[in-house]
Parts: sequence; structure tokens; C-alpha cells
Amino acid sequence: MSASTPNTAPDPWPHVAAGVIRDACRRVLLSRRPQHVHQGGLWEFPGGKCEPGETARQALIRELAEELGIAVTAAEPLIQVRHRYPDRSVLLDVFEVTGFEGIPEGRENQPLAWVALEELDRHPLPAADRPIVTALRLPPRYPILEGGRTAARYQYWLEHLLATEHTLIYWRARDLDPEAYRKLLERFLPRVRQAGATLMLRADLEIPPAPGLGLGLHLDRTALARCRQRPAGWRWVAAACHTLAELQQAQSLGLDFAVLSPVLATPTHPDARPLGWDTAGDWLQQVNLPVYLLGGLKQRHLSRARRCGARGLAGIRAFLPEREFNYT
Ligand SMILES: Nc1nc2c([nH]c(=O)n2[C@H]2C[C@H](O)[C@@H](COP(=O)(O)OP(=O)(O)OP(=O)(O)O)O2)c(=O)[nH]1
Ligand SMILES: [Mg+2]
Repeated sequence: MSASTPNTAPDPWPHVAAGVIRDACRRVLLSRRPQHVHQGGLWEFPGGKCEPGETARQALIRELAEELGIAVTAAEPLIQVRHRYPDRSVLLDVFEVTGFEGIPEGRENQPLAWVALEELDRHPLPAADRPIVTALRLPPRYPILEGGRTAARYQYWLEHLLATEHTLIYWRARDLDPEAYRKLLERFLPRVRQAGATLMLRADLEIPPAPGLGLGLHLDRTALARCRQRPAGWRWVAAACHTLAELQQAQSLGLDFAVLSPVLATPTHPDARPLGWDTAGDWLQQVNLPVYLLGGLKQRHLSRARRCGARGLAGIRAFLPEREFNYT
């Protein structure tokens, strides 16, 4: 990118657009930054600074043409990250490039690498990129199992979710007593592992972590308020948040993601005042965490949620067949 125009006050958060480009095997494209520049020698998601008057999307298209020789035809927002390095701050606006023409090549002689998500840790990336990598590893949908009442119905729902390729599921089931919850968990585990999915557990039952089993921990409001450091041993640790302060608390604890609710009115919490899209979007701008939006949302709200800065949607009803909720 060319030098910024003179006579403009330095932007405290210089805006950078970066793109996640995938190949047919779902590997992502990294390029290596030259040694002599900021964060030199590290790998990065290709992109660069926005020029004055340019939107992040326009900068993405221009940068990827200049650096890789590709023409972006479609891109969706993935996450925005504000990060302060000791020597400068950046606002990274990261897009998933969902359509492009051409074959990426290092037009500036920069080395390129196609890397599987599991292998990303072998490529040192700038510190600001941590939430980007987490967001990429998280699926766009986060279903919550709740209100099933019987073991048979929960089992049926779990199978439905796994069969419809959901890979991150919150096993909340507040309607079960702790004993029944633990028993069903035992039954679910082999199936969840076989599907390569992650089951997020309730924090209040104090189930010990079992590394390698595909389990995560979902902190409710009380557990988040008590939490002093990220609980160890879990694949993911998430928090339920209802205020900006809670989102900031989840971020400062180094949690992996959060769920923000309620965005719209929901029959399960008739007394809760919905945040609305604007407030949710405003808060998401102020944190770097991947966040799922929850509350009255349907599958069709996914692209709206992503435009708002969210990783995706969480929901109880949204991911199960509607008729499942007609029982009495
Ligand atoms: N493209 C990109 N930049 C990143 C990532 N992570 C990260 O901290 N950055 C920072 C490093 C730099 O401070 C800034 C990108 O600015 P840059 O100087 O490389 O921008 P540019 O491509 O327009 O390069 P130039 O022509 O101005 O030299 O963002 C990332 O994953 N991709
Ligand atoms: Mg660049």
C-alpha cells in the first residue's frame, strides 16, 4: 500500500483489512511479512492498510489484487480486532473471502503457505491474530440443548444436531437434575467424540475437565462473575454475557468466546429487555472476542449477526425442528 496522504492527523487505530482465503481442503492462506517491517518475519492473513476514504472491503479487494493477484468476488465479515502493540495500534477488519478469481501468488515475493486450521499454531502470527484463529476454529452456529425433559428426547436432539453437522453444542439441560445430567453426559461422550464435535458443559455442576475428550466449559453469569482466571483443561471456555462489562470481563480473562443475549424478544425470557441489533453491534465493536448472538434469533438472522460483528448465532429452538417444541 502506498504511504498515507500528508496533512491527516495520525489515526489512533489505523484500519487494516485482511482476508481469510481457503482452498478446496479448507486450508487457509498465510503470507510471511518481510523481516524489516512491523511484526516482521511473522505469518499473516494477507491484506494491508486502508487508504484515506476507502472502506475496509474496498481495501481488502485492492490489497489482495496487489499482494496476491486475485480478484475477490465475495467476502463476509469474520471479526474485528483492536490491538495495541508496544509501538503501534491496529484495527484489523478480517473478512472470510468466499469467492475469488485467479490463483494466489506472492506478487511482492512474499512466501505463501496453505495451512490446515490444526496446523496454524506452527506458524507464528502477530499477537493480534489470536481471536482470528479462534473465530476460524469456531463454527457459525452454537446450538443449546435445553427443555428436552427426558433422556430419550435429549438423545434424539443430540443425534439431530450431529447429523446436521453442528460441531459445537452447549449441553445445558437445566431441567435435568445433576445426576441425570452426568449420566447422559457419559452416554453422549463417545458419540460426540466420534463426530469430532465439542460439547460445552455447565459450569455450576463443577464437573472436572477431561483434556482430550472434546469438552468445553460454558460459564453462566454467576460463574463468570466468580471467575478469576481461565479454567484450564478445557478445549474451549465461553461465557454467557448480558452487558458490555461482562463481555470485557470475558475478554480480559482470556476466555475463547462469549454468547451475548437477548438480542430480540424471546418466549423463554419474556421479562428480559432485548438489546436490539444496534446495541449488540456497538458492544461487539468494543471487544475482540468471537461472540455468538442469542435470543429470539432464527437461522435466517445469521448474515445479519455477522454484519453486526458476531461470529454467529446461538439458539435453542433455531437449530431443532420446530415441531419438537409443540409437545406439552
Ligand atoms: N495484513 C495483516 N496485517 C496484520 C495482521 N496482524 C497484524 O497485527 N497486522 C498488522 C501488522 C501491521 O502493523 C498492519 C498491516 O499493515 P502493513 O504495513 O502490512 O500494511 P500494507 O500491506 O498496506 O503495507 P505497506 O504498503 O503500508 O508497507 O497490521 C494480519 O493477520 N494481516
Ligand atoms: Mg500487507
